[in-house]
Amino acid sequence: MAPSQLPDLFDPVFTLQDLSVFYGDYEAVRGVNMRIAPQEITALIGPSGCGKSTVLRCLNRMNDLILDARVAGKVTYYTEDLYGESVDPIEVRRRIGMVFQKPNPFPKSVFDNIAYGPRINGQRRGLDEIVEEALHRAALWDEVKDKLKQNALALSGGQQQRLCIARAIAVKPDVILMDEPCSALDPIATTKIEDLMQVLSRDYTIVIVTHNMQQAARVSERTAFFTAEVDERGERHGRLVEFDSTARIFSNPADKRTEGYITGRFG
Ligand SMILES: Nc1ncnc2c1ncn2[C@@H]1O[C@H](COP(=O)(O)OP(=O)(O)OP(=O)(O)O)[C@@H](O)[C@H]1O
Repeated sequence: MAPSQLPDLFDPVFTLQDLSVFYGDYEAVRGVNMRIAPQEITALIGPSGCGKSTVLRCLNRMNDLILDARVAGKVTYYTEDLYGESVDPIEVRRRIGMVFQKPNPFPKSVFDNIAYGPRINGQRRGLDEIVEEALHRAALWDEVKDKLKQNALALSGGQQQRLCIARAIAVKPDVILMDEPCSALDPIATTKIEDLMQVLSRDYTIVIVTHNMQQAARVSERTAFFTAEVDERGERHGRLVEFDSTARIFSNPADKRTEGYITGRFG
């Protein structure tokens, strides 16, 4: 999509205002402002340690689970303060699912992996349909329809990752966060996940952290480039340098640091 064809972000799913994240006294990410559009793929790229995963984890309060992590500034989900007192982090993580770098199916059957979330949510009926639909949506049904009772750990790495995507979908999320979902996969499995992401982005908002710039360029509509700035005391802080349409970031970035990174001259 050409830069000018991207819609303006009037109704973002997430609005990050002056977001900083601390681990103890260490400010890992400083002053991030950005808005994330619905039903698009937004990529977070940048050199190692610039805070991409930290920012991603703020979007479904996964950082709450890290001892010592503290978030400052504001994250708004539609119109709601995601860190507001009345917000239930468990419900947040149901609506905003996450897929990790390493496929992490439970050591259970394929069926029970997918049915796990709905069961926890009290669902007892219609599980067969839910499991089948989630597997269809994750482009895995044809490969596993005769293996629903088999242990999920017997699947290939790429199938396991699609199973994890199906597991995320089964609880009917609104957003899927992906933290380097293909880094443990071979090129064929990676292509399948990328194709799947494109299909899923018609129904879900997707935010992906990736080290692979070609992947960001292939799959995303918008790209955020982060870097780590070193302060006067020698401490590194993750900063958002530039956020724009992916077409512009990769063809005509506004900031020299972005250009240096995408042309491989730094990072
Ligand atoms: N649980 C943690 N406790 C303390 N410091 C952390 C923790 N997680 C991340 N950090 C630090 O925060 C900074 C940002 O890390 P983060 O993992 O978010 O960066 P990243 O850009 O995703 O890196 P990579 O591309 O290598 O995965 C780094 O300096 C890292 O060491």
